[in-house]
Amino acid sequence: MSSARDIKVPQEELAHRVSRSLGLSTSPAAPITSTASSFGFSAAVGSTPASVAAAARAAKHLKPFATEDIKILLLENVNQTGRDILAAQGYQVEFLKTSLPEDQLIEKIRDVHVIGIRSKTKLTARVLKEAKNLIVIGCFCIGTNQVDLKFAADNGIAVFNSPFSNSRSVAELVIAEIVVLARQLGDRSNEMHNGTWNKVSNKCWEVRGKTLGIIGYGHIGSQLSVLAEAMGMNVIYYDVVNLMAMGTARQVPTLEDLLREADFVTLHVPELPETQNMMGPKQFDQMKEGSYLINASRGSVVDIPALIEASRAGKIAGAALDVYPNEPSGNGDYFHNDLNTWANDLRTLKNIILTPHIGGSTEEAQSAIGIEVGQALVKYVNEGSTLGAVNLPEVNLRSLTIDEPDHARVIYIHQNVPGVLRKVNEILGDHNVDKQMTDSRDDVAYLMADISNVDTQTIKDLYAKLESLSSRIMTRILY
Ligand SMILES: NC(=O)c1ccc[n+]([C@@H]2O[C@H](COP(=O)([O-])OP(=O)(O)OC[C@H]3O[C@@H](n4cnc5c(N)ncnc54)[C@H](O)[C@@H]3O)[C@@H](O)[C@H]2O)c1
Ligand SMILES: O=C(O)CC[C@@H](O)C(=O)O
Repeated sequence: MSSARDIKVPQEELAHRVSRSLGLSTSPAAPITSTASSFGFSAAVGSTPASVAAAARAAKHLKPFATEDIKILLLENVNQTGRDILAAQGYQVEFLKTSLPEDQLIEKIRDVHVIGIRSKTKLTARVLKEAKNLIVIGCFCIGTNQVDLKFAADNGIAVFNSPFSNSRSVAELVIAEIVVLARQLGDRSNEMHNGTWNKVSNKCWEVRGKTLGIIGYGHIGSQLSVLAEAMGMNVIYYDVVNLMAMGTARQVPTLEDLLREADFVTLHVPELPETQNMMGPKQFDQMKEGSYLINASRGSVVDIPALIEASRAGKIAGAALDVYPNEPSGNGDYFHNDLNTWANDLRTLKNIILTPHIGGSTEEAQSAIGIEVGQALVKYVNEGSTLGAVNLPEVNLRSLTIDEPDHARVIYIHQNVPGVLRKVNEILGDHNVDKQMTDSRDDVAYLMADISNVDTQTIKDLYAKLESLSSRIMTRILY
């Protein structure tokens, strides 16, 4: 993909690709420990309980050769916990509170090895093409739809996220919204703020005994199911996968079945071609008269002009939206028709809760996400572990130990074509390969091998030979 990954760039580039242990076990600035217990021992060739225990006692922490060479760009106000973890490694961390317009993003991404984003930053193929040094992307959120995952994988760029650290926060927000909508609290509160007393019970309801229809019964949907039943609601759900019901919830066979039965409909599906506008005019038509819609998934899932129409026609009695097809890049930005042509119409509707994509925005969730993704990035940069990666095969080896000073870890990301392993092992063949693991996912394979008795010159030679193979996507050597 990039000249920076070519064989012709030995010196400075090698400093990024070749990493070495600085004996982190003695470094106070290294809070991330790669204890053997966190590794997939079953994957490591020749591991026995005894060797595992020994490794756990004396794990050597790999560390990039010159940590100040590792440049990280964190956008969208990534939590302090994540920033601290990365800064403690000695990486150069640049932190911005907002996302960036594409031209500025392209300018910045050219230089960095790691980028951390949330839901707003679009890492398209166009942007990633410019990311000459990028090895890993951290999505400090659940959704990864904002990243071209295939392009990233095809270019050896790993992507990590935090699959469920904010699920509870979203579920709690939705519970709150169900009550707020049922009691028209948004409107009453606005009226009071405008100085108007309007004490009404007309079309205000208890939620007890009402039916909640959950579309997408994954981490968030199933958590919500439990909370809703605790409030006395009946829960039905629709999912493309056959899933175990929590409590007394019931899976229904079609979306239409759900829409015809539910008093409250809530969406918890990922952004996919199949979920684009999955709530359109036809689906609003199928909803019960006077029912409610909640969307805290992705803005592309609801056809908003159709929602406006359904609301004006009185078909739905209210809605809560947390996500939108186009969202402002930072706090203080306007949300109006320049961004989404229907924004002004949406704002005039009765009983509609509009929130600025805050489903996962709690102290608890953001702090947990910062730690989870921060640690995954460190383990990838320092040790090559892809455990938890969303676009590469998951490969891991137990840590090297302090008794293995002349060892190196070879990471070779390559096209998944026949014959590559033979060639790689010919290159590694003069060395003792202590352990090796390889796995593939679609067109990309990831090989990790720990070899012994190597010095710096040998590592440079190995690096050059691996880079010269036609199957190579990216080579990294850590020691
Ligand atoms: N508002 C926020 O701040 C916020 C926070 C977290 C997550 N999210 C969004 O919520 C989405 C769901 O999160 P999750 O953690 O529950 O995801 P998940 O992957 O655990 O669950 C998603 C579920 O949707 C189902 N699904 C996929 N396509 C479907 C379809 N066409 N019809 C019906 N079901 C379908 C899947 O089978 C799965 O069970 C995320 O993808 C993210 O976009 C938003
Ligand atoms: O914090 C964010 O920007 C995204 C939150 C949410 O949509 C997610 O995908 O986790």
